[in-house]
Amino acid sequence: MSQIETQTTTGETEEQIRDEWLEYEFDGETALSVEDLDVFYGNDQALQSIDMDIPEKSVTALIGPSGCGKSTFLRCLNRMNDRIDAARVEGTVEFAGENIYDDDVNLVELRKRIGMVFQSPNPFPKSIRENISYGPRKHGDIDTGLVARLLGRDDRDEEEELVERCLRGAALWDEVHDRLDDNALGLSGGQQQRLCIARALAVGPDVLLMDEPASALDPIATSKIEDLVEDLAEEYTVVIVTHNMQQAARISDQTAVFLTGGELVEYGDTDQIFENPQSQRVEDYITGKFG
Ligand SMILES: Nc1ncnc2c1ncn2[C@@H]1O[C@H](COP(=O)(O)OP(=O)(O)OP(=O)(O)O)[C@@H](O)[C@H]1O
Repeated sequence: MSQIETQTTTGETEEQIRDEWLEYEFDGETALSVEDLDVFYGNDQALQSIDMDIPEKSVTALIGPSGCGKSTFLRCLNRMNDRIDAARVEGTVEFAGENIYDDDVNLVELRKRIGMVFQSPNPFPKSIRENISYGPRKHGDIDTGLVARLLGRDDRDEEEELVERCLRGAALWDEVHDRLDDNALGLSGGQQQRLCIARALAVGPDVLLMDEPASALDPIATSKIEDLVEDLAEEYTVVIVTHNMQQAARISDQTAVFLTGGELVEYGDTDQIFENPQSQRVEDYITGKFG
């Protein structure tokens, strides 16, 4: 578990908030470094001066009341907000030594390395196998087509290996290995969501962004996703938005608390945030006084 040693912020203005950040350190490397990030939708500001280093190979939970900017922040981490016309992003997000907002960043490559899983499972209406192999085929990493075969390049073995590895990685293999050619839409909601996670793994990401991945699922399916998220963090950096504070407390290593107005109010070790929050507003939020 990453150990974030200190964190605080209670000030009312952006400047005060920044000034009150204490030095903090965690074990291990930084996967994503966010600096002075502002986001606007038209004239409305959705995020204000966010600074945040996200440690690699751990689970970072983003919590806060509805509309505080959690999803907006998550989308900033792989430039999904580029798809929203009204959205304007200022500041930097450093990943692998580069600012992902630089003009020359290849968005396809970026989103291969920083994948996303959405709230509602959205598998392609194709077979389970094709859901996994679609991305790598599109990127030209595997080719099992007729021309490839005629040219002596037939990646069917690689495809089989990839499908099994990703389904195992998403804790779904045991449930579906004997029906890989069945349509993915025939799976349960929880299975579909794990398939979407497997699909995200298939292109070889370093980071997985998850926007309330269990909110549409029943308690048993939710518990499987939670176990999976914890396992994934052994190999991947996971950033997860959740409305469910118990879920954040159960599965995350560090927690970022956003509050209304798009402010990051507290960020630190999950146990500390839940047991000993530094700011009154965060304590009020996590004890259910508002939100
Ligand atoms: N596409 C958009 N166009 C305009 N405003 C938007 C858009 N998406 C989000 N917003 C606004 O930005 C603010 C932050 O929204 P966001 O969805 O990031 O919050 P959230 O914390 O994820 O909320 P929730 O928990 O309800 O999903 C809100 O005021 C929202 O209305």
